[in-house]
Amino acid sequence: MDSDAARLLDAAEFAAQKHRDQRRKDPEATPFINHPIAVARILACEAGVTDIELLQAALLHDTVEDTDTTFAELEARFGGAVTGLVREVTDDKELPRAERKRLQVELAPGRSPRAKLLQLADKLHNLRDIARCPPAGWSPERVQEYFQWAAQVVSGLRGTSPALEAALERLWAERAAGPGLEPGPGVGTADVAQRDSQ
Ligand SMILES: Nc1nc2c(ncn2[C@@H]2O[C@H](COP(=O)(O)OP(=O)(O)O)[C@@H](OP(=O)(O)OP(=O)(O)O)[C@H]2O)c(=O)[nH]1
Ligand SMILES: [Mn+2]
Repeated sequence: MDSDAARLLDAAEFAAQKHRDQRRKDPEATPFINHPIAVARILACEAGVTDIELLQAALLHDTVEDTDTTFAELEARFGGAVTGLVREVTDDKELPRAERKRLQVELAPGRSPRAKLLQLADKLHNLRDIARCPPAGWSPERVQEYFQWAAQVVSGLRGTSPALEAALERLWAERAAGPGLEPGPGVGTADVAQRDSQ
């Protein structure tokens, strides 16, 4: 593959094909491909990333986890560096959910700098999505759990991107300042879950 633009668009087209039948969990059932595109956009536009391999990996980052794509397939089409990055951010779906979540926290500090950037952008987009409109059926407690778990993962990714880390801090601050969100018994998070913070 020749130019940077060609390599990037090849990854975008591949991801769009692979995710073509998937929707996000939000009530509007947004096309799933919006998420990898948004993660790549965050890296390019908010973190100033120009590294095409990393932007390709962002576009491809959920293909193995969430579709029939194999690492061998990625390797053949996009090469070892891009595949290695996707591998670093791919959860083992054979493991129980709680174990996958625990491993993300445990493994975050040891990730490569590029994988850390990708994970920061992934968490930032998912948290923005949840703050804007949580997945259908998620209770306020589940939303809160996701925010708390993401904070633990992000604490292992620090020192990677001042811009993305500041954006995450802003999200947590907005959430803490939201209506009815001060910690305390019986305080719900429904207000902020519905709030459009973007
Ligand atoms: N916020 C949000 N997330 C959605 C939506 N639709 C799908 N997702 C995906 O769901 C995952 C978070 O949901 P969980 O229930 O915590 O995780 P699980 O699917 O892996 O069990 C994220 O996976 P991931 O990108 O692999 O990241 P991670 O959370 O596993 O790190 C996210 O991309 C949506 O509408 N809003
Ligand atoms: Mn993702």
